[in-house]
Amino acid sequence: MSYIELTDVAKTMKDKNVIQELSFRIREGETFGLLGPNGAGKTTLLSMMSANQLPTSGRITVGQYDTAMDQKKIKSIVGIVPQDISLYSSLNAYDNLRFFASLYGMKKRDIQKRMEWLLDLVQLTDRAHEPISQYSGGMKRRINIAVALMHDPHIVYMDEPTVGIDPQSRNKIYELIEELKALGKTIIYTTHYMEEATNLCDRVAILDQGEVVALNETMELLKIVQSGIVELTMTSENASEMAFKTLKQLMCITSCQVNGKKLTLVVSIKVQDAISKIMAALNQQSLPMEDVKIMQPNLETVFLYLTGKTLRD
Ligand SMILES: Nc1ncnc2c1ncn2[C@@H]1O[C@H](COP(=O)(O)OP(=O)(O)OP(=O)(O)O)[C@@H](O)[C@H]1O
Repeated sequence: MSYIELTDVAKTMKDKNVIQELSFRIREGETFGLLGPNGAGKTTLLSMMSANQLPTSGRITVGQYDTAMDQKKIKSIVGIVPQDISLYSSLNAYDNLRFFASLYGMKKRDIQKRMEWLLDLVQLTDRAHEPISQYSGGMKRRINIAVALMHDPHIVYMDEPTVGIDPQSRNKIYELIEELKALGKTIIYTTHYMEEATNLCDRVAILDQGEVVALNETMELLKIVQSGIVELTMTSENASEMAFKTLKQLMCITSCQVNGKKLTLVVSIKVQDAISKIMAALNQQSLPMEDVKIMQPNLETVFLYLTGKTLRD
């Protein structure tokens, strides 16, 4: 069952096509990853999916609500964990949670119960009386998440919630996401960390320059690069053109891309065996090579293969 539906959605900002026309659906209860480098359009998509911005064209529905017409309803079922910390630093965690709960018109008795449950979830009960200004970056992020969950939303948008924090807090965030999944929440998670997308998400949309370049179950995406990728650097562009013609004939190579002196090869057999065959073929043609790099199949290599770029510069 589709829960969030984007149909032909495009967004232009200051004459720039930030989101190209795209359509996809997110299922109820799934953890859906938006993976892409800086500037790919992840935050803009979340902002439109939470009805904070409208698309320039196309339609977005969240639950049964249309973002162009039912902003209030959408805000009541969505919890947003923004990329930047949005807390009152002179107030403690309780006062921050109370304040944001009041914006949702929650009852006093419900607020107390919910706060206790959430502080336990984010593992900060023992620090909840201290002002936020005394918290580490990771602790602030965890309270930021608790704030987004105060009104018990069905859907949780998390915009790069682990950027720039210590590994301990990062692990605590992963643990709390597992708890939210177990509660059946629908989670949309943006990241440019491919390990996170692989470990946390049921399905992933890979975004680049406002376009979905691939969307599938995480394990299916990994199959795109089969056993792995071999990247060869030849001594000249001429040599790489010649190598391209030679190597694309090899049975063990399912795809071959050439970019200047570099060749990117997707191989279908064990990478080491493929390299032996590649070397033999290049030697036979006396084609000189400068460097060879092996890349394991992961979402980083899928992204590299699909876009010719790395996720992080
Ligand atoms: N208000 C704005 N006016 C003009 N361009 C904008 C505006 N907001 C965002 N953009 C541009 O839209 C593109 C997508 O930005 P967005 O923040 O959605 O990307 P992102 O994938 O979330 O990146 P990051 O990981 O850095 O947050 C970028 O090129 C950005 O410069």
